[in-house]
Order: sequence, then structure tokens, then C-alpha cells
Amino acid sequence: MTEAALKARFALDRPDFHLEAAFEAPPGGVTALFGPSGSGKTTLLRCVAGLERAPEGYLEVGGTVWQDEDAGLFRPPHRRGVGYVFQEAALLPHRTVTGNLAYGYRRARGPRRLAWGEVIDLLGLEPLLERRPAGLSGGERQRVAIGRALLAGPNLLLLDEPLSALDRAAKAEILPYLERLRDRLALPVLLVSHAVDEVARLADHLVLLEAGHVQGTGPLAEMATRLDLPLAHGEPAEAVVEARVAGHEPGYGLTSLSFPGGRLSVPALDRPPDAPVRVRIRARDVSLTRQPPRETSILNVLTARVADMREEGAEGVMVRLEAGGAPLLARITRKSRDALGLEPGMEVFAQIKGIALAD
Ligand SMILES: Nc1ncnc2c1ncn2[C@@H]1O[C@H](COP(=O)(O)OP(=O)(O)OP(=O)(O)O)[C@@H](O)[C@H]1O
Repeated sequence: MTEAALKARFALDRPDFHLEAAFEAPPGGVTALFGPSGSGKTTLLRCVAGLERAPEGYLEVGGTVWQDEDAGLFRPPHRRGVGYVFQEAALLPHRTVTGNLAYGYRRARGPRRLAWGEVIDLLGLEPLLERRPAGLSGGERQRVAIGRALLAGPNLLLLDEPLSALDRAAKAEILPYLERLRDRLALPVLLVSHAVDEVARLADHLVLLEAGHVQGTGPLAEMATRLDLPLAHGEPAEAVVEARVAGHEPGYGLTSLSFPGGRLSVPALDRPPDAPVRVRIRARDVSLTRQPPRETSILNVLTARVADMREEGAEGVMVRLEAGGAPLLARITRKSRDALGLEPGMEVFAQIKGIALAD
């Protein structure tokens, strides 16, 4: 990881909950605080915002110490310059969207101030400017809330389950905007989520929480496939691969993607060459052979190396593979593992039966 933009360490006690968590976040991109309900995601976010004061706490943002309880230092929330977006947008009901955005803009300070037009454009707010919150859909309200937070020129953007109050259609509408923010903002974003789909699509880094503790932290692709962590277990386990459009095969209705592990064919995508594409490959859609498969109908076959294995349930084995440095998962049976004589370090061929786009 490059020099962290945020270093946090907090400990606090509640009657039936103990938080003791430390993590770092890189300067750009989305760091997801991910874990089951009650694991402490919101509490941790509130500690970062200074809305919750942890008796033991240390927080450094962009090289400046905001909190160091050992030294009696606590920068209050209004001096942290943090944009906080909640599950449900709390907009000023009697003001238009412009009025709501202007409220954030007037409070802007600091070097990170984004131009008005830039934020309107990033979030597609132009058609909404004259409307009032009551006339907006849930997704539109969230876009306005995010815009208002950005216009206040934050040092950090904190998103607390910003999609959880939205229905499927509204989520689908707002996700591309969040992706654009991720790709274009030079601002650390912390996203609280318990939805794997959201995290697979939006996050670059993951802080995995369980019962107030950090189970692991690192790049998404790594965290999704680490066999000692829960994401790589069972039916939903999947790898997330960052690829680019390498070319199109219009005659076959296919698009070819390249990633460090080789090429992948997917149903035709309407994207230009070199566009980034994030794909999800489920462990159960990957089978392994020792010899290069011949005369197979499966288009996607990669050379990979067995990195690690872990038995699962009565019959299964989760295999972590590395294809050109990119981690993948394959869920096979113990019987197949023995028949193939699989060992860590061995070279295999991974046949991929299905690839889903993450975006
Ligand atoms: N204000 C509070 N006072 C006392 N206990 C609280 C308070 N807020 C949260 N808790 C408790 O702290 C623990 C962590 O809650 P927190 O909301 O941080 O978890 P979470 O991972 O964000 O969960 P969820 O996804 O359900 O929001 C839970 O046991 C919760 O009941």
C-alpha cells in the first residue's frame, strides 16, 4: 500500500460490545468497512467522524493527527472536515436541490474544495436543481446528499450504508455514480456495508470486521480469496478480477478482456478498448485439470498455480489459485483433489464456466 491517508485505532466498551480495531486506508479509492450486523462498522465510522469519542483512540488523516487520547488530543467533529452520508438523506425540505447544495458549498473550506460544476456533473444533478427533496426518489436524494457533502470540501467522505434504504432499481441507478466518484475523486472514501454485491462492485480495499475486531485488511482481490477469512468460504465465495477491454469479436458476440493472468471472453460489452472492467468469478464455476484441456466448449482456460487449499464441509476443498499474480478461487471435491494429486505450488489449468460483471 502507498502511504496511508488515514490511520485509525480505536477501543471502546459498551455493556455487551467491545470495539478494538485498527486499520489504514489508502489516499484514493473506496475502503469498505465490511462485516455482519452488530460487528461495529457504524461505531467505527462515528469514531472517525468524532461523533463517538473512544476512550482509547488515535486517528491520523493526511499526516495530521486528529485524535490521540494518550496526549489528550481530540479534534471535535466540526473541525474534522468530514463528509458524512447516512442511510437516508437528511435534506432541508423547504429548499430546492440548489439550495441544499449551496448549504454545503458555503461551509466549504480547505484545499480540497471541488468546483460546483464538477460535483453537479459527477453526480448528474443538473436536471434536479430546481426540485425539492419531497419530489425526489430515494436514489436522487442520496445523490444530492453526497453532492452536498462533497461541496463542503471534505478531507474524507464517509458513507454509512448509503444504499441500504433503496430498492433494487434505485440502487442500480445510483451505483454508476458511486463508481465515478471512486474513479475520479482524489479523496479517501470509507464505505460501511454488509452487502457483498456492493463491496465487490465499489470497494478497492476492505476492512473486515467481526464482533468489534478487525479480522483482516487489504486490497479487495486479496481479501476475497484469503482462505483464512470468511469471504472465501462456501457457496458465495468468488474472486474479483480487475481487467481491461482487449478487443471485441462482433462475429461471435464476445468481448475479450485482459488481466495479469491472461485473457477472458465475456458476452459483448459496449465499452471501448482499454476500458477497465471488474469481473466476479465464483469458486464453484472454476474447475481444474492437470493437462491443458483439449476440445472443450469452455472458452476461458487459464494457467494458474495452486497457492493454498482448505477443506470445506464433508466433501469440498476450496483452492486458492494465482494466475499471473491475480488470485482466483476454485471449489472442487476432496475426491478430485486426491485424483489430481493437487499440492500447493503445482501448476494447473483453470476452466472458468461463468464470469459475471461486477458493474
Ligand atoms: N448508542 C449505542 N449505545 C449502546 N450500544 C450501542 C449503541 N450503538 C450501537 N450499539 C451496539 O454496539 C454494537 C455495534 O453496533 P454498530 O451499529 O456499530 O454495528 P454495525 O456493524 O454497524 O451493525 P449494523 O449493520 O446493524 O448497523 C452493537 O452491539 C450495537 O447494539
